[in-house]
Amino acid sequence: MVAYTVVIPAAGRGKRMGADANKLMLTLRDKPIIAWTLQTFDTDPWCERIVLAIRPEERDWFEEITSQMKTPVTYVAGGEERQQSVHAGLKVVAPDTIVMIHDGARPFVKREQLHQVAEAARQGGAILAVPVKDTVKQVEDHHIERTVPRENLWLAQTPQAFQAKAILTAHERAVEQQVMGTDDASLFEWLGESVQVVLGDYHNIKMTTPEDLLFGDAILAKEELQ
Ligand SMILES: Nc1ccn([C@@H]2O[C@H](COP(=O)(O)OP(=O)(O)OP(=O)(O)O)[C@@H](O)[C@H]2O)c(=O)n1
Ligand SMILES: C[C@](O)(CO)[C@H](O)COP(=O)(O)O
Repeated sequence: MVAYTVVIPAAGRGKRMGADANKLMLTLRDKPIIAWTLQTFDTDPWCERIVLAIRPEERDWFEEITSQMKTPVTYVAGGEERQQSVHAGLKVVAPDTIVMIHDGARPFVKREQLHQVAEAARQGGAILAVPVKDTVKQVEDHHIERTVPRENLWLAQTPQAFQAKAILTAHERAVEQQVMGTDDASLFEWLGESVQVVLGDYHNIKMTTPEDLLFGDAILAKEELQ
């Protein structure tokens, strides 16, 4: 096993959730989504530090949760885009460590998968992903242009883990060249770096739209049964 620091982007506005507040404040079984996510890292002895990118005006709310935790927490101000929030977090991570980047909106990641991704990151980049299950169509103006062969298509998740110095460099180059990616691995790939895929889990959903709250509740109910 390898020790790591986790950067958790948690400064979004949850527009697709339709919430009038940060969707990470919404509760699943009476506990905020972000509290479920933080709990996984706070109870992992290999997690050395949590870097939380938030909107400064929400700091008091987050501190209500993190003040109960034992893992050291560093706050940074998030940006208008997820990439900016992650970049702000990377700037405070020691360069010679393994950094895990994990969406605050993914509360169901399993610890053993965290460890697999951290281990894989010793050789370069590594992400959790799952194979596509549906047929994929490329669509233009509501018409199918083509069916995309899905044998090699995977859905990227988080965590995404890297040598901290290397992924910070990728973010800095992306700022210089005005390159935006929807995940961090895409910036690493853009630099021509290798990224390994670790098989994730279909439970590791990102709480994005209202029905994800139903799926999340069902996942927790199933875990309570185990
Ligand atoms: N400027 C942003 C945007 C997103 N995030 C975080 O990145 C994760 C994944 O982003 P997403 O699910 O897209 O969250 P939102 O941006 O809040 O959602 P939406 O696009 O629907 O507004 C979330 O934990 C979110 O809080 C962030 O830290 N800073
Ligand atoms: C990083 C990510 O979760 C990988 O699937 C996804 O790209 C985040 O996208 P979002 O639109 O910022 O939620």
